[in-house]
Amino acid sequence: MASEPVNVNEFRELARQVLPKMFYPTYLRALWRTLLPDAMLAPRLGRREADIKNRMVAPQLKNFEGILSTDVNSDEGSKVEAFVKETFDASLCWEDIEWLKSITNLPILIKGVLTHEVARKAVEVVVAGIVVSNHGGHQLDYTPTTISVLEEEVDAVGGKVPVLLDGGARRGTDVFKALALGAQAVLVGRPVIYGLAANGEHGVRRVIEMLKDEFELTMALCGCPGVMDITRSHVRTECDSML
Ligand SMILES: Cc1cc2nc3c(=O)[nH]c(=O)nc-3n(C[C@H](O)[C@H](O)[C@H](O)COP(=O)(O)O)c2cc1C
Repeated sequence: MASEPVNVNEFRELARQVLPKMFYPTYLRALWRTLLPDAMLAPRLGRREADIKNRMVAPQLKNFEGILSTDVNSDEGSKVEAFVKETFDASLCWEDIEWLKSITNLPILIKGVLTHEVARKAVEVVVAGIVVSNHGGHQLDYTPTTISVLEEEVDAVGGKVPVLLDGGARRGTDVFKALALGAQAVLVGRPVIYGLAANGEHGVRRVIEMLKDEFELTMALCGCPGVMDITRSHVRTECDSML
């Protein structure tokens, strides 16, 4: 019998098993963690020195129970890094979007977009939206701040898909600024984790309430009765002052 090369492809196998079982409220988190962003746009993990120093352990994720274990054989450094080395598939490419579409009806967002070229490509392959993100600045020093490239991405997609933004949004004013520059929504990562660490579920609720209250106050002070009233003229950027 001719021997077939055995290609154990963690990403595809994982997606095949996990995606069909997912329902709407959990899809975003799962996509963040498993599929497009790190796999496609960042096929390797950045050098996260704090993780190395603290010997960070990758959490066991409920979604992957019985499918994937994050246990790795590594005595030193970051176990997250060791886990990523074992499981990330650097061969992922744009063609995989088509394949993803074929195994799920969930909306697919491309996260980690920082250039107009990638934003345009995302529109070309017809995804449900893009997330302008630098992965919270974890991956690589000197990536641009997301707010500074937001307009470039908004212009590049030309209204064809929604543009979301994350990274460094800490106040309702940050959310307001992003919406004024064309984002449809703003996502937060660490603030809710800090709230969780400080006071569990209540802490998370409090963080979201604070952001909402600050955002509403900003809208009122800028004379915006509704979200649709927030416009580009409500903010001034460095580029504006050069004109
Ligand atoms: C503990 C932690 C784990 C993260 N893991 C991932 C990940 O696996 N993939 C990814 O694309 N982004 C990951 N991120 C980045 C977030 O998805 C998000 O882009 C970032 O936290 C947003 O910035 P903010 O924390 O300043 O709000 C992670 C962030 C944190 C804090």
